[in-house]
Amino acid sequence: MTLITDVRLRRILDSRGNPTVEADVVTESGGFGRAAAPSGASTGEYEAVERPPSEAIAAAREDAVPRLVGEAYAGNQREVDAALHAADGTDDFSEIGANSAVAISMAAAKAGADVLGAPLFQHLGGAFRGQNFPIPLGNVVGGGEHAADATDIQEFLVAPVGAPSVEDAVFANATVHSTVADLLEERDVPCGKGDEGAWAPSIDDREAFEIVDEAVSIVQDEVGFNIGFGLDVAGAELYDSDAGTYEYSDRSRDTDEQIEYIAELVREYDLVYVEDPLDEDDYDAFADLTDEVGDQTLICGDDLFVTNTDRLVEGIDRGAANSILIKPNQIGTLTDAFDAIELAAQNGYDPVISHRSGETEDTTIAHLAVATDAPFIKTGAVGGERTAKLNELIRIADDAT
Ligand SMILES: C=C(OP(=O)(O)O)C(=O)O
Ligand SMILES: [Mg+2]
Repeated sequence: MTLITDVRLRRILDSRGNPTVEADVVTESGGFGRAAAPSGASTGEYEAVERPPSEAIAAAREDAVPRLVGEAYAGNQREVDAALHAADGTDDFSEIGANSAVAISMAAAKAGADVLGAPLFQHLGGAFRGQNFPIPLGNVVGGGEHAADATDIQEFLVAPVGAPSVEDAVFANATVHSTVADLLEERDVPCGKGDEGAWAPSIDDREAFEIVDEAVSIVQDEVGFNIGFGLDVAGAELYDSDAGTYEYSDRSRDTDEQIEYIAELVREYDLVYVEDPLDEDDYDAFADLTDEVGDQTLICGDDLFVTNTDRLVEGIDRGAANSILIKPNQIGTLTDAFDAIELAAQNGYDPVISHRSGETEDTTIAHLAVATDAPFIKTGAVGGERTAKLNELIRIADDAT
């Protein structure tokens, strides 16, 4: 029933107005799945390769589609993803493009779920999933590679850890986002939004901490549950490898100073989550920071691990971080993403499922988070391509997908 009978690929727009790959997968019994690849801006050096969409589509049509149509079963995700790897023949999807690979992989999963008549999270995670929901990390202020003339730290994230439901959590994040706008207006700070819908004011990080901290405490009092605060430092983007320093607008920090700075921020703001505080090659520095504050907060590797089990094994061996960001397009297939999540969970690393700064209306990551019992999902706070995932979480909780 789930034998793949057709795979169609096309270019569609992403949220930045760039082209990206969309895939449709059809099965013998009429099952249908459609999915689209997201795209990063602050990409890790070790990510699978995203090819220009028209090239990725042409290569996938030539090499991957013949290995899927009439050959692979959409209900067997490992078989589909193995066919994608075999078609590509490299270890970084540089032939068919990780963008074609991930779109096909996710579309096949949806087609498999369609045939079964099951929600995607249940097809991926089994009958016992759907009771636990991830806490959404909402990006409310940002800069770095996601906005010009804004903060050095890429993302100031809200984490409604005490929310009684995913719906309450999603609305709390949106309320903090709008409260931040009120506080910026009171301070006469004009601003637009960055790529993920976070406010992108021309202020320094210190002022951003003050504002987000204030917004969080205002909303916390309003809603009556605990709201935490986190960061994606995107350390690799700040790091000057020649000088061995992290370059902020107002000063440089060497690696020891960077570790101390982040540890102080964790203590001062009681941060519940810190992503990529250090450079993507510096496992030792990640390990030192984890030693210092890993019992108080999540130290999450994004560019450090790039959803790659080999890099995660190295991190586990060296005690670097205690959490891994999971972005399916960093590694190219759902199977690879699942393997990274499983390895993480077996070793006490919390998996955090994530969007990219360039997104589409695709909702696969919402289902992936529920399917894998991930404690957090990072998928913005506002903006249609972000709310697509957040609203899908609300629908899953309402048994309405
Ligand atoms: C979502 C992120 O940004 P990008 O997609 O640009 O890598 C991130 O760095 O976590
Ligand atoms: Mg990141």
